[in-house]
Amino acid sequence: MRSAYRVETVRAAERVLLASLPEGALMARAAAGLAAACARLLPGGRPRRVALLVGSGDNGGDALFAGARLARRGVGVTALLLNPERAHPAGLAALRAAGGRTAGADAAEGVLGRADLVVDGITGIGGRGGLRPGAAELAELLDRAGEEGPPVVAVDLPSGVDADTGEVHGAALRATLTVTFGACKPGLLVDPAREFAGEVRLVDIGLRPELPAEPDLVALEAADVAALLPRPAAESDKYRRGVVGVAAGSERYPGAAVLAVGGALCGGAGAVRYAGPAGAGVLARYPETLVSAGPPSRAGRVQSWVVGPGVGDDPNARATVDDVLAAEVPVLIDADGLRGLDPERVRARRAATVLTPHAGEAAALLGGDRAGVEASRLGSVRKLAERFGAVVLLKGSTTLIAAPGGGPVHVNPTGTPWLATAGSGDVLSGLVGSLLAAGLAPVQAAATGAYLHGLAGRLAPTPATATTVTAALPEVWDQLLSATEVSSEG
Ligand SMILES: NC(=O)C1=CN([C@@H]2O[C@H](COP(=O)(O)OP(=O)(O)OC[C@H]3O[C@@H](n4cnc5c(N)ncnc54)[C@H](OP(=O)(O)O)[C@@H]3O)[C@@H](O)[C@H]2O)[C@@H](O)CC1
Ligand SMILES: [K+]
Repeated sequence: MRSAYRVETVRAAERVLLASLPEGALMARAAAGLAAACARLLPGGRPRRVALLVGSGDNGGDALFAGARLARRGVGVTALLLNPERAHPAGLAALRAAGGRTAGADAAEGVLGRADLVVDGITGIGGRGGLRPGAAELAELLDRAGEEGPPVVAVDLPSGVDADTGEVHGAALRATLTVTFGACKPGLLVDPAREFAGEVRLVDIGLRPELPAEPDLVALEAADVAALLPRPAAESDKYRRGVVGVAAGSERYPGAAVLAVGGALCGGAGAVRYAGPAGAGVLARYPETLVSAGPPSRAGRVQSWVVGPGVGDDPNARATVDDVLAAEVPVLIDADGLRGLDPERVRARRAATVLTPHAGEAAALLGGDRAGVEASRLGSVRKLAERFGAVVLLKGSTTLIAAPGGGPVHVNPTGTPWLATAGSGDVLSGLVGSLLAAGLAPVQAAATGAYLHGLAGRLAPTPATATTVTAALPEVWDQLLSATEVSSEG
């Protein structure tokens, strides 16, 4: 499991560690890891030039000490000092002693134009708000160079992004690689900041033992998901494996029923019941489905319900959602089912509820606009979870999952833009509902479903469609299960 910690937590852990180490030792560890990562990106066989962008805090200090290490290896290093009087004194002395040069920000165009690599040490975890004008100009200069420009290695964080929330207010540096120290920060895993970070590499500076057991953000890895996947036991029957009910589709949108049932058949439940007006289409595609045309409460026993995809917005749809909400089993509500959803109605349920909005649906539930949700994904998903007393899976460029009452937010690491395709969300809702029926806890079901769905999106032939994503799901299971068999044998 990958973990990320907020700045406050990182600073508290750093204080404990700093007290037990000689002065400068922690920064030396950070600079050594940073210099090694930079050296790997430099071309061989000719004089190499590195430009350091140096702010007035310890982030700039890291850049200066790493620059000194590179200069000692024969690299031509020039530090652009944004605020010469306030640059880290010991770092500056180390760079100069190693033969590195310094220049003011007015020399930026020439220095950056000649650089093979740029090291962004303007701000790290001490940065507040969007970059100030001098720093913003450097970001714009590099943005203008675009692909033609040198690679940028961000020190700890790309300067200008919010470490805790992933929000970006104004200009920020766009990095090829971010070398982060001690612990990953939430902003490095959540859009829009994640996009500025490029590849993220964690350098161990000895902080781990001082960090609390519960991170602020977590991302499942393949082994975690494989361990969570429900497997049938020898004595299993369909009820013990779980039966998932799907109340989806309408005369107008019959395809949503087929896709949600398809997802549900690939989520590990022993059987799928379908209740609604699109039964004929569902049976034609998936004859193993148990189909009924009446309300969900008359469909027979289930261990979870999925409601909403393609149910439309007529009064029948509302009645279907209400009928499902009255069930005493976990319920997943998606798409049309989310429209006008009453928070009190959801909060009053005794069994778990999972909501799976995209940014537009989340904005409607919060009474805001879509752009606001996209700019503040972490805050939005937490707010929704509290308001509805439900687990919320916020779909999008980085899918996030939050539970009411706090605890770590999950970020899904397997997403791909190819999943932004019609009907893909219907497949996800069936899949997560099925994992709920199989007995996974709601957050685990949502995080596991998002992970499987993302991998299937990557595995499906390009361009992925909801149908090919569904078809790729069994192979995703195979890959995950066989990888864990190998590792448990080895
Ligand atoms: N602690 C440790 O043990 C270790 C820490 N380490 C390293 O230290 C980093 C944290 O250092 P830090 O606390 O000095 O803050 P930092 O990120 O340099 O920024 C503060 C400076 O930025 C400025 N500034 C603020 N906002 C700005 C903006 N929008 N636009 C422009 N400027 C802005 C602000 O200016 P001021 O407000 O003071 O005028 C101040 O000068 C951390 O990320 C890691 O790299 C590692 O070596 C491992 C050990
Ligand atoms: K930085």
